[in-house]
Amino acid sequence: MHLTAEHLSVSRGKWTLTANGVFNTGVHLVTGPVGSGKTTLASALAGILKPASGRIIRDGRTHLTLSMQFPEYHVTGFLVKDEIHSWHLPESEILLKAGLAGRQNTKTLTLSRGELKRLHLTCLLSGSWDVVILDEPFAGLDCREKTRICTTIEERKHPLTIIFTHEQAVLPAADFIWEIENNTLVYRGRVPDAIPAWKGAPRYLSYALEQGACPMNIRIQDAEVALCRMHD
Ligand SMILES: Nc1ncnc2c1ncn2[C@@H]1O[C@H](COP(=O)(O)OP(=O)(O)OP(=O)(O)O)[C@@H](O)[C@H]1O
Repeated sequence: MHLTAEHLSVSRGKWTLTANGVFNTGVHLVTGPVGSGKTTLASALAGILKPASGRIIRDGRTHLTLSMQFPEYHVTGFLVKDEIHSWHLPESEILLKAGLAGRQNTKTLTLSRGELKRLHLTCLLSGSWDVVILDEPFAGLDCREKTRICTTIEERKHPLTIIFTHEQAVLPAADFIWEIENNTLVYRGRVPDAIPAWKGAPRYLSYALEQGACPMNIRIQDAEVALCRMHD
């Protein structure tokens, strides 16, 4: 399973992003500061933004989905139960997983932003997709919910997951790191070798590296374990 950006150039007005690379099976983390082009690239990879040049290559049978940053963009059901049914998913199971038990008759757009995001991600991640592209999946969620999303991603239900985020506290274990730098997608490599090259790494990882520790992955617990091992 792979998704390729071949000599891609995508423009938003006068602003242009370039990307060249192959996203193979696994969990990919693409980071970059606000306005660096994460949504632009996520939309181009998902095929909803036409490139100015280059192309996205994917197997014609690939079952791909994009989770947009703002969950209200995805809403199609008037009530929470309608929304769940629109994904062809079991109502009670999803209500429970999304922490919305008993809220099936609530109007979907009256949920809080966080509740709506929780419902949207629960539905999307419960589906059978070959490729899942998540644009800022942690935005608007509390730590507990971010951790739950990370655990779901780590269960590897979907062969290829690409996460676009500037989250710096709660991250899932990942296989590959990419960064958007100077309007260009840059491949930092496979985890853990990519960690020292990751310019936008969270502070806990930079701290562990400064202390001489070698985290095996990018989660805060990986940094803690690496620091503890130094004293064995
Ligand atoms: N429709 C548009 N027309 C013109 N410029 C746009 C448009 N959409 C985005 N841009 C510009 O393209 C650049 C990249 O925007 P994009 O939304 O991809 O960044 P981002 O990294 O996802 O940001 P954030 O972290 O805030 O979500 C920004 O400079 C933005 O102002």
